[in-house]
Amino acid sequence: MPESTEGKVISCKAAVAWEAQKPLSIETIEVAPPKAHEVRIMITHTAVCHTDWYSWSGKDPEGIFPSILGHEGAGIVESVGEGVTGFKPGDHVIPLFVPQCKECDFCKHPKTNLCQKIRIQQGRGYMPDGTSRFTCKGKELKHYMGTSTFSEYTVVADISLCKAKLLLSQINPSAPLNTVCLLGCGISTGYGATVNTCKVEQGATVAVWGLGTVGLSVVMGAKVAGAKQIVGVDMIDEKLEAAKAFGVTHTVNPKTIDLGGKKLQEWLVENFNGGFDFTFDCTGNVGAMRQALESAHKGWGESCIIGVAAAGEEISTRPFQLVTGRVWKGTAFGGWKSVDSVPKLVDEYMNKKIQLDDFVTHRAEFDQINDAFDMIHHGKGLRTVLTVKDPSKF
Ligand SMILES: NC(=O)C1=CN([C@@H]2O[C@H](COP(=O)(O)OP(=O)(O)OC[C@H]3O[C@@H](n4cnc5c(N)ncnc54)[C@H](O)[C@@H]3O)[C@@H](O)[C@H]2O)C=CC1
Ligand SMILES: N[C@@H](CCC(=O)N[C@@H](CSC=O)C(=O)NCC(=O)O)C(=O)O
Ligand SMILES: [Zn+2]
Ligand SMILES: [Zn+2]
Repeated sequence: MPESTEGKVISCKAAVAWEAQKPLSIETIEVAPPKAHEVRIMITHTAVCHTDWYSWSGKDPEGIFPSILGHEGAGIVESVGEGVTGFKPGDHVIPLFVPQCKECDFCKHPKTNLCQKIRIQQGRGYMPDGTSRFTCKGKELKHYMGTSTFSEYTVVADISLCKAKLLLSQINPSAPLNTVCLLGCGISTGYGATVNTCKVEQGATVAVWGLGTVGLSVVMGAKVAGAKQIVGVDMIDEKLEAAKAFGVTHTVNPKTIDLGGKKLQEWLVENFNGGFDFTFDCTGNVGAMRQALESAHKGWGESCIIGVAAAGEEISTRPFQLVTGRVWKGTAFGGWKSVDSVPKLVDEYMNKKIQLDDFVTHRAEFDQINDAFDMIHHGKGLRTVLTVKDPSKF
């Protein structure tokens, strides 16, 4: 039985982002005990989302350095701060970059999941009280997205956490942390965009720009909803090929297809019956966002922006596109009210309504994190799940 660490500073390994575009460095850091309404977690697994790469690239106004990135993780509660009632040491949990306090105007509003209770301090890289729990070599490290999963131990607000266990079954209460970590971001986001944000209907036509994890989760959601046609758009042929197994019915590579001198959106509208009921941008490229909007069907088509564009980028279209009935919208974390919803998504995975396993194209050890960053940047595979701290080893 390991000695209790409750109330003590923990020294552990973390992948520190010292500055933008500099490879992450595995360092020994100190993690202070959780304060009131905070939870300290041993992270067992984390994946790398494109947004981690984006913040690391220096193009994110909220990318602060030095910091500990990571927001698609899962782990086991090590200790809890004063006033925490919902969690206890040993609980299997998923950190949530969108919290749910259940008290703020946003939490009470049925049309949004964007809890604002701790948003300002989260964006500054701090815990809700405006301080950090991380230090390294005498320097303060910033938190990231309220989660910082690229560390063997992290501290999160108790409203930024949910249990990773089945709600309904008594037989197998524990879901595999090395897979449900993915529900911390990409898959929940893409799936939720179809279920919550756009409410894709049976028989709908759908087109998706960007066939990474987020885009393929949109495809998965569109398929679950009973969409009759799902067109996948990506510049990488391997992505287009792999997308067929997720339910894409047609593929388009804008780089190689003969558009006959037309813009991609004009070509799609002409060749796909006037355009689509729903289109989704999962690229972060503002040109693709415009193509997606202008490929939505005149009169009723809805286009949803999911991708995160770099600071300074702006979207544009002719207002006439909206005057003539297209709707432009966006989604954060797929519209899920996080604490209430993510455990239900764990259930949907365990009950095989949604799948996570095929999104894990690579597994690796924590110290290979820079390779995982290279892979997401170069469009290789989908998610790399890193084992951060293996609970079977102690
Ligand atoms: N709104 C939200 O809550 C969330 C947003 N995101 C954002 O969603 C986007 C996708 O994330 P991931 O799936 O993790 O990334 P990813 O890198 O795995 O996938 C992006 C895909 O887009 C393709 N692509 C890039 N430019 C393109 C273009 N002009 N046309 C067609 N395809 C293009 C790439 O080849 C790649 O296959 C990122 O911008 C990420 O920051 C991610 C998670 C949550
Ligand atoms: N900080 C960035 C914006 C980053 C962003 O758009 N984040 C998404 C989630 S992306 C996850 O992988 C989001 O949900 N944002 C909501 C929020 O409140 O941050 C910038 O300023 O450009
Ligand atoms: Zn709230
Ligand atoms: Zn993400």
